[in-house]
Amino acid sequence: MREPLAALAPAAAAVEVLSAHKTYPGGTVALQPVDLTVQEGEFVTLLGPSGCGKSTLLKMMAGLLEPSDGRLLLWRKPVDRLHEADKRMAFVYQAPTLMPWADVATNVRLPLDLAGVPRAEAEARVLDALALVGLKKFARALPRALSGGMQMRVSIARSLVVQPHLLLMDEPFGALDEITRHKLDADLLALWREKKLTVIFVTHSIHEAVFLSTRVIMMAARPGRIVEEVVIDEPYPRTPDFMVTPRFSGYARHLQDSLLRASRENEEDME
Ligand SMILES: Nc1ncnc2c1ncn2[C@@H]1O[C@H](COP(=O)(O)OP(=O)(O)OP(=O)(O)O)[C@@H](O)[C@H]1O
Repeated sequence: MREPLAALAPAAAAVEVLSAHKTYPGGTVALQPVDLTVQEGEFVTLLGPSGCGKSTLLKMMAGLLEPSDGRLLLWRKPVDRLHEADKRMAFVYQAPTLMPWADVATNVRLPLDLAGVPRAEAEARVLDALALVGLKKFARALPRALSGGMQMRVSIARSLVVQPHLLLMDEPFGALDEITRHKLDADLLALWREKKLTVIFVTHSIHEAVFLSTRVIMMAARPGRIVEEVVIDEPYPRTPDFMVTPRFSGYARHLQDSLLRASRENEEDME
């Protein structure tokens, strides 16, 4: 018999990466052994130069990619042994990857259709998810009628419809203009707080990382590894005013220096 989720977690660790490493076929060492624990309710961001293994680490946490060795636990259970229904986890990619021929509601309903959720229940959950991202009025629209930011909201609604506890997001707003990105960042923070989610977020933007995160994990490449962890000790709710404070600048400057160091090591290794 399957245990309910609450019974899985006497402690508060949502994700545990235990000496997990990854060498791709062909020999690229994408990640050296990594240890990382993410507690329930954290908003953790992975930051680092291109190729440092951010996506590889995120996909391993999602169970989408097997580590070459080491272990990945979600709520204290090996990720590959969690039943789909108990995973309560959703992965959001940079591209919204919507079905162009299907309307917004049908796109958002897809994970529920795949899971065999009865139609009436699924439709109610779709409307709830669309309301959370401010798109209830667009349920019958086709993706091509929506802006890039709205399409990304649809993608987020599709991830929320499974009522996840854990959201894994791989540069979700990387392709959007800055104003739209700020708006979606603020909305994501509001969702994270309202739904008490655990979020693990990949970005190339230092400002986005500081604005959103409880903790930033800095990585370096060749081989991919964690080089620093920075706690962003700033209360929530965070408003855009935070971005013009000396505290924000201090965190941003620290991470900028750390990123430059990580990138320089990378370039030296390539020479
Ligand atoms: N399927 C694959 N096969 C072989 N090598 C891969 C594969 N996927 C990624 N790599 C390599 O593994 C390393 C880490 O890649 P990964 O995509 O995890 O880094 P990243 O930090 O997410 O990069 P970016 O910021 O550019 O998206 C890189 O050297 C990459 O070329």
